[in-house]
Amino acid sequence: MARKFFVGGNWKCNGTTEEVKKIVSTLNAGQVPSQDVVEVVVSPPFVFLPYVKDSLRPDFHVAAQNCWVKKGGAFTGEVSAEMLVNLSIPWVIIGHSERRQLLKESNEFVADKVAYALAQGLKVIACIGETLEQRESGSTMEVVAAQTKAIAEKVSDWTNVVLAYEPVWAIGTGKVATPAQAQEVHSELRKWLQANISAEVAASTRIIYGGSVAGANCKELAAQPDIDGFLVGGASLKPEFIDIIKSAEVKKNA
Ligand SMILES: O=C(CO)COP(=O)(O)O
Repeated sequence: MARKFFVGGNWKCNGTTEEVKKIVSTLNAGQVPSQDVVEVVVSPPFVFLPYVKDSLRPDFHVAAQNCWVKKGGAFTGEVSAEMLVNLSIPWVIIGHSERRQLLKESNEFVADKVAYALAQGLKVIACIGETLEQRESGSTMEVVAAQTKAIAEKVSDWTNVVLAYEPVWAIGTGKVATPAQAQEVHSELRKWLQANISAEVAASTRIIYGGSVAGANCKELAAQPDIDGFLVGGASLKPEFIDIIKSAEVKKNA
């Protein structure tokens, strides 16, 4: 099964009402390849989700940046998967490194969230990635395999999962992984999926890259055979996000 190029925009904890309006109108005016070529999903903070969902062009979709690990109830400050479903929010980002690091979300907790969100009918962008220290000590594959394994132990159907490889040292630093560095991890991850889940899941699961993706570096990254798209932070708030979406053409012409 061909893997459709996927571009996610993670707005993180950014934006005022005015800024969000401006970003949406820039996105709505952008000339991008058709939905057959690229799947575009933007992820504003929870409070802006209904507005963005309702005002965004119909070929782009929205994602929440997190959700609660199980059914809602007495969990102050949390937003449940059921609420996202109720609002027709199709996607959720789970296990972003900022949550793993700052909020101490463990591999198991992230995996429980992924499994619960999928069971409610959400599609999930599941994030994994190593720190600089882990990369320098040579444990990158061990770390990302453990993060993926925790998810694989709780998820049997990978149809609605996009795996986002985001090396922590490349996030928000301007220090992008080289195309070769990213390709190496993506290719190893695909081999891991093949060996530990199935050839079908390995061939069909999209593995996207995140970490300082920009208009200037996206084409070279997109040309790598195992890079199936991007999860973009800072640049997703700017008009250059349109250029990043357009890098899907690289794949089409490959
Ligand atoms: O964390 C990211 C996307 O989820 C990447 O952030 P930057 O693109 O700002 O490095």
